[in-house]
Amino acid sequence: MNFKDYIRIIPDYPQPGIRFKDITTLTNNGQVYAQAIEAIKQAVADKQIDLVAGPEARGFIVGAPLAVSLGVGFVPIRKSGKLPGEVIEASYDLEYGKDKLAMHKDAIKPGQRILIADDLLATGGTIATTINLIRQLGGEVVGAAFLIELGYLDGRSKLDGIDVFSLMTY
Ligand SMILES: O=P(O)(O)OC[C@H]1O[C@H](OP(=O)(O)OP(=O)(O)O)[C@H](O)[C@@H]1O
Ligand SMILES: Nc1ncnc2[nH]cnc12
Repeated sequence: MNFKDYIRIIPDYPQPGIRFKDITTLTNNGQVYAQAIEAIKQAVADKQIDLVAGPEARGFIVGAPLAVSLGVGFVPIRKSGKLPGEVIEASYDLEYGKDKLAMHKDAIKPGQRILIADDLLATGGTIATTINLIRQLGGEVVGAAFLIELGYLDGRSKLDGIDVFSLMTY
C-alpha cells in the first residue's frame, strides 16, 4: 500500500508558501484509513500503552481509532477554552501561527504510559507542548505516532529523544 497516493497536497494553504498535506482524501477511504491505523498499531504494539493522547482536531482522527484498536482509552488534548473540568494549559508556535492547548488535570494518573498520536509532525511545537502537559501530570510518554512527518522541518529534534513513528515522510 502506498499511503502517499491518498494524500492531497494543496499549495499555499492556509498561507502562501505552505504545502498543506490533506489527510481527508485518505480517511475518506474506509479500507485505506483502517490499514493506516493498523500499520501504526503494529509499530507501537510492544510499548505497553495505558492511554493514547491526541491534540485537537486532527489528532482525534488518528488517536481515537488507534486507542480503540489497541483496547485502551483516549485522552483528548484540546484547544484552550473547550474542556469543562480543571485544566492545565500551555502555548506554542505552529508552522503557521500560534495556539494554546489544554488537558484535564485528572486525565492521566502518575506513572501511566502514554502514546501520543497526531496526523502530522511539522515543527514539533504541538507535540513538544503535548509532551510537556503529559509530563506535568506525571504521565510517561512512551512514543509519538503520526500519519505524516515533514522531515524538512526537523520536528523530531524537539521531541526530547522520544521514539517517533511516522507512516509517511515528506
Ligand atoms: O508540528 P507542528 O508545527 O506543531 O504542526 C503540526 C500540527 O499542526 C496541525 O494542527 P493545527 O494546529 O493546524 O490544528 P487542527 O488539527 O485543528 O487542524 C496538525 O494537525 C498538527 O497537530
Ligand atoms: N504542511 C502542513 N500540512 C498539513 N498540516 C500541517 N500542520 C502543520 N503544517 C502542516
